[in-house]
Amino acid sequence: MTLLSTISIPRALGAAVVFFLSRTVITKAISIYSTVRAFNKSVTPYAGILWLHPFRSVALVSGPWFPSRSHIGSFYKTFAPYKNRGSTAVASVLFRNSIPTIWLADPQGIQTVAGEAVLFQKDIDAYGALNFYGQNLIGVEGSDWRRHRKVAKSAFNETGNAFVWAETIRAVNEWFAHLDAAQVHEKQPIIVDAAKDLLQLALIVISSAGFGRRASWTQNASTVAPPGHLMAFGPAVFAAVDHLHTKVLTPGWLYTLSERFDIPVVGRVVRDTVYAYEALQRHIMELVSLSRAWVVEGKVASMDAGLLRNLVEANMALQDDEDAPKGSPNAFKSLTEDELLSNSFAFLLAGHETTAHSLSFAVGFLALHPEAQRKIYEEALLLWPDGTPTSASTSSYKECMPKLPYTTAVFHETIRLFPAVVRLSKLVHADATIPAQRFTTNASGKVDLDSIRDTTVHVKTGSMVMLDIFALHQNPICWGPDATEFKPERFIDTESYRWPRDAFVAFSAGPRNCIGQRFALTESVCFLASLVRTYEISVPATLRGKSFEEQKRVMLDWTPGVTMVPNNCVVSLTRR
Ligand code: HEM
Repeated sequence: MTLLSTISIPRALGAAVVFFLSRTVITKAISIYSTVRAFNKSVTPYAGILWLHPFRSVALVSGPWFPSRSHIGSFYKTFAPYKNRGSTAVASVLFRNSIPTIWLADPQGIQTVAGEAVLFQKDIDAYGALNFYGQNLIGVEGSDWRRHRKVAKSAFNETGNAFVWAETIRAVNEWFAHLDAAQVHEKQPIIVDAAKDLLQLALIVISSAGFGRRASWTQNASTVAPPGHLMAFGPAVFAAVDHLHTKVLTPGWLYTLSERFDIPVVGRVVRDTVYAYEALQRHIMELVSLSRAWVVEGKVASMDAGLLRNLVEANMALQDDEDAPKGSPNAFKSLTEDELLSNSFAFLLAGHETTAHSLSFAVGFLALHPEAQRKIYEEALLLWPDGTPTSASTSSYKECMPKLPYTTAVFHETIRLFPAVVRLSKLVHADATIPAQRFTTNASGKVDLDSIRDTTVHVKTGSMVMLDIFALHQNPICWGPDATEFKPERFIDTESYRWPRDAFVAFSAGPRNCIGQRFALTESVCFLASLVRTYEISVPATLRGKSFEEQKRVMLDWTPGVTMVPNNCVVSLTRR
């Protein structure tokens, strides 16, 4: 009798599976163990395994539930893991590929990493899904990024900011008219879902100031598509944004499958997504040609296409260097048609949800903090004694922006506590050192300021560094023991106090910082001052009588998404 005939085939297969699984588990355990052993725990205490890549869609989708709030990698953990381990840098290991990942909530550490664009590069694989029509500024690195940034930089200028101001005033007044029309009695409070209305408002502003297409509150899906188009511009923008998550999360093969077969429900969603993006693409292509014609005809003074016209103009001014050797970085400087299209779309995406969600949290904070609201009101009253301006001709950007310092502080304080982008990942391209701090906590669990000492973290090529914006913004060493509280005054310099610039990175830092930050600030300050000048904001009747903590918990609740998404930012507005 041969050996083979005594062992049945199922048993042999079972043994092979057990052997294969055991080998996989042991290999993985050894590689994770070696990574953890290599950490210098006196500098970067070990904080645990990261079961999900903190920057991929799976982490975003499961964000509210996994990992749990106290665990490293959770979107809600803030400064706690750093405080518990007495360090502004903690180490973890990524399960999938066992690479070391250093989490940073240190101002100097984050400034160093963000400032060294060659040593620490953006993890662009995580942004691949945003390269919709071609490459864009958000999803490229190295010389490609410099090429995109050079052209894009010219698109964001002070003339453009004045245009953003003007378009915000127009959009805000339209919104007020829309709210008043829905009101039965004057002075009766209006209940507003801030997150919903502000997404629409921010889209209107970016459509106009970015693309020169005036969308409005009254323009809805029934608007007729112009000849050669699938939808009118406004509805195309709204549809593309509505289908953004499907667009980002749907794998390529599902698109192909949906084209060939009629898959129930999923097929329709995918087809609607393709249709919306095709509709928007036609508009942007047309706007790019229009902008080019304007520039060629010399209508340079026209502001009517804002960002896009500036982008096209800057791109035309950058001549491709035909004499440069093929393949050299100078061989092709200007952006291709697809890249122009992709960048326009990137501005639209990066520029509307971030601003809308930040403003929703600001409105929530103002409802919870009447004293901050009163200070904005006093500032706006002084500037606009006759009421909110209805046009930028009576209230210009240049004249008004510098006169709204408290409103600006409210916006900064909001995005300190609710930074739209919670964390940023960087890949280490050469061995490097990063500054950090170690400290101890006292009996009441507070950081002992006398115990703080500077230290240096060594990171190796191939590791990952996570810039923990949310945690840095609540680091008590930088922001004080009341770091978790809403206090706009902390953003106002006095003779004896200068607010800690290095510890505020809501717009990131270094050469790769947010190119649209002035755009966002202009729109936000104009919006907040106009809103408070016109309405008194308060918590909705359903929350009155509840404790402040409970009101705060409900109104400022959020879920991780592409940005921080407010869940219940409903407020009551009463005309002043
Ligand atoms: C409150 C509003 C905003 C916040 C909090 C914000 C935040 C950020 C952050 C943190 C980054 C760095 C992202 C990274 O490195 O992966 C970034 C980059 C960027 N932002 Fe913003 N942003 C805001 C508004 C805007 C607006 C209004 C625009 C355009 C109209 C815009 C366009 C961009 C672009 C194009 C980049 C990529 C820059 C580059 O990689 O060179 N953002 N933003």
